[in-house]
Amino acid sequence: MAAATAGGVRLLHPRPWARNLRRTARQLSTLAASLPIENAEELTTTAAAPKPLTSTNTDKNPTAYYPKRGQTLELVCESLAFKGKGLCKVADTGFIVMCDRALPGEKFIGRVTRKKDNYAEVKKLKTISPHWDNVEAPCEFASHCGGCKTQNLLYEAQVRAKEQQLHELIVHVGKFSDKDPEFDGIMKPIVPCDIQFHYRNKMEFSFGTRKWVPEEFLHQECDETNEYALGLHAPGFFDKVLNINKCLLQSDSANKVLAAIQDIWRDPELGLSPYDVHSHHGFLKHLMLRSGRNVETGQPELMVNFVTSSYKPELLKPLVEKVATFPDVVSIMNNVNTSVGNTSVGEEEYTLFGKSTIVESLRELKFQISANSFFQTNTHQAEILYKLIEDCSCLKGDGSEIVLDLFCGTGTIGLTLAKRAKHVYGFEIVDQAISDARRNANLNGISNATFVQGDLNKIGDNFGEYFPKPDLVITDPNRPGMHLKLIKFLLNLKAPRIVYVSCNPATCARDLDYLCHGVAEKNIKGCYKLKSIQPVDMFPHTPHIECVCLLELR
Ligand SMILES: C[S@@+](CC[C@H](N)C(=O)[O-])C[C@H]1O[C@@H](n2cnc3c(N)ncnc32)[C@H](O)[C@@H]1O
Repeated sequence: MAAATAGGVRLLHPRPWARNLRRTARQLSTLAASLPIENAEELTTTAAAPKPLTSTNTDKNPTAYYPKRGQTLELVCESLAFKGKGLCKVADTGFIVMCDRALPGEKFIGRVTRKKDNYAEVKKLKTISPHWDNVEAPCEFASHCGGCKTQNLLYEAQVRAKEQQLHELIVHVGKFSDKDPEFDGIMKPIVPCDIQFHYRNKMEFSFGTRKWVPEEFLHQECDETNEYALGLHAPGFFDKVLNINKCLLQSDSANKVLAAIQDIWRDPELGLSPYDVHSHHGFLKHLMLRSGRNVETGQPELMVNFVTSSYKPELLKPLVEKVATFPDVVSIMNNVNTSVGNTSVGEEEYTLFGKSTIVESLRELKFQISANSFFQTNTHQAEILYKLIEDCSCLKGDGSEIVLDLFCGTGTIGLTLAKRAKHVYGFEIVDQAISDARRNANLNGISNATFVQGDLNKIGDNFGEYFPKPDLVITDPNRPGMHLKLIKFLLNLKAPRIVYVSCNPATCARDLDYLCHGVAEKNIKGCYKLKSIQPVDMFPHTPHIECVCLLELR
């Protein structure tokens, strides 16, 4: 795929597929418009890339036909949709079916497993012919662990599919017309990630009492004596763990530590047991590996965090002694979580070796990260994301402007903008994140930033009294997007610019619609104009899409 350069960032060739979207798009829009946001997210999907299709006749009425549960169908996947599911249409009817792990161009036999109002879900039984842009997945577990759903799809095709999915959502959920002459200028080409493996700075593995072995590996499995596993959950199963020694998304040094722990933790002499999520007995719950960097020397630093059901440091001692011999390991923590839930955040935290935090740098600032702090998981691409946010923010840089940083987490976005602003006000629900944000401001000598804990879904009428009128609002909500209360507040506040950073393009498209077009049934008027949408691939091989949108007051 041809590449272009914009602002020092490599961009893929601008949408050669766009002209091919329209026919499928028209058909999907009718379905999407009638669905609640979650379903609309599933159905406002990508249209076919420019390759021949055999199973589709889009001229027929898709709702006149409905496959039965258990029925088998021969299908061709047209594109990728919500959660990376393959979108297919039943031959001669155009009826939409979704299939996990079907990739564009793949011809396969599928069995109908679930029926929804306007579409059905199928399970792939057998591939007849592989998808376009097929590549060999480097990880043997790629199609089993639930993380890398598209490792066997050429990377350029992955990002093209993400770009197409975003386009569809913006048109059908956001209600922005792609026939508008300005539309192509607004939708920026996706920024791919230069590093497609070893990009994650944090991985969390689970200990389990029931090892899950994918069907195709059953014949290879000879160690019947030990059912215990350490690895990633089988997709859809909280109690089955796929045992792994290596994950290609984390760093080599993290993989060495994982392999070393795998080598010894089952030794019966150590008396270690995995936590059983059914009986609630057992000790080891999770293993979290976090990578950072010594900002002075540039050397990698690794934090190892054992999450256990009780505090028994003597039991962890052999693991700690082994792991501490790795030169990159500078911190070994123990989070003790006595609850029956599956969370990795402990009620108590102990330092078993070295220091209790590691450091990472972003946009020339230092961030101290503890075991439970939120930090962007792809540091390399976060640099690019934050540069795009900074560019989009259009701060004058004369220190005269007020920035409101909503859903600020540990303050990373606000702090990177603080040097160009008069003052930054950050709001966030998690107490610990607010403490981290304040600590990070001190660490970087930033005194013009105020961080406040609060629930942005429950703002009162007096919310605006906490800060002067902002010149710029940054909003970076989690997957559900913004609460209508907050949207109404922003529409009344009328800040000149809003930069909306999103990890869920479906709720982002909905919120952009509200901010720009209003909500007629609630008598809410939109007052913003969408200026740009920049998708960024933060997580190669996964269905996740991040984007940065600029809105200006009309
Ligand atoms: C996508 S993260 C963004 C974090 C931060 N902007 C960053 O880039 O590191 C979303 C943040 O919103 C916070 N959050 C979720 N629901 C919230 C709510 N109702 N009110 C305030 N903050 C919330 C989460 O704790 C999380 O830190």
